[in-house]
Amino acid sequence: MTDALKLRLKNVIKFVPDFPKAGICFWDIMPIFRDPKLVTDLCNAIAAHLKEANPGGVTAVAGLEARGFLFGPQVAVLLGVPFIPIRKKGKLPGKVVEERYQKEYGFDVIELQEDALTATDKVVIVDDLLATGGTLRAAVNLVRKTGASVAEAFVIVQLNKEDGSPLYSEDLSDINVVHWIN
Ligand SMILES: O=P(O)(O)OC[C@H]1O[C@H](OP(=O)(O)OP(=O)(O)O)[C@H](O)[C@@H]1O
Ligand SMILES: Nc1ncnc2[nH]cnc12
Repeated sequence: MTDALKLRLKNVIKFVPDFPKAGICFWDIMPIFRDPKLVTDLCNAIAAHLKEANPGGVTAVAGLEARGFLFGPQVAVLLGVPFIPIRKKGKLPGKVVEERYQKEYGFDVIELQEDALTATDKVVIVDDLLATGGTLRAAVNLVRKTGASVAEAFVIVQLNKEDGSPLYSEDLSDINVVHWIN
């Protein structure tokens, strides 16, 4: 990740106070996806990082609905590995594993198709943003329920407190969490 790319990303992210409810400052990353060159450069940089940081190789990219779906598939294609969707409850057919979790602004349940991963898989989980860590914690638990291992959790943005420490309160010490912007 170059400083120039970081700056280009930061320049287009919008901050929306009191959305979706009072007291939350919402980081709107959608404008990134209005700029095809920026998306290309971002996906190439993520794929290059994942290759370098995981020399043993990753065998799958698991992306979180909805915003992990915006760049996860491109990264998986660049790595030449499958993209595995992790979706909100009730959206995936067939046998699924599920996890309930708390988010910055409510509860949710996420699911993964049971036959999507096996015990030999080394998975990178991707999402746009890490806030309380509830979603990421649940996603890691979900991937591990299939027997697969988590090589890395990659998020574009990590929310920090005013003192610069991470906002997340979940214990993520068993995961290699990588973020590029805070
Ligand atoms: O660290 P946490 O507190 O768990 O929050 C982070 C999650 O919240 C957002 O998704 P959201 O659940 O709002 O769903 P969306 O992507 O469908 O909008 C974001 O894209 C992360 O997945
Ligand atoms: N503050 C925030 N901005 C954008 N997405 C989020 N997901 C959870 N918290 C968020």
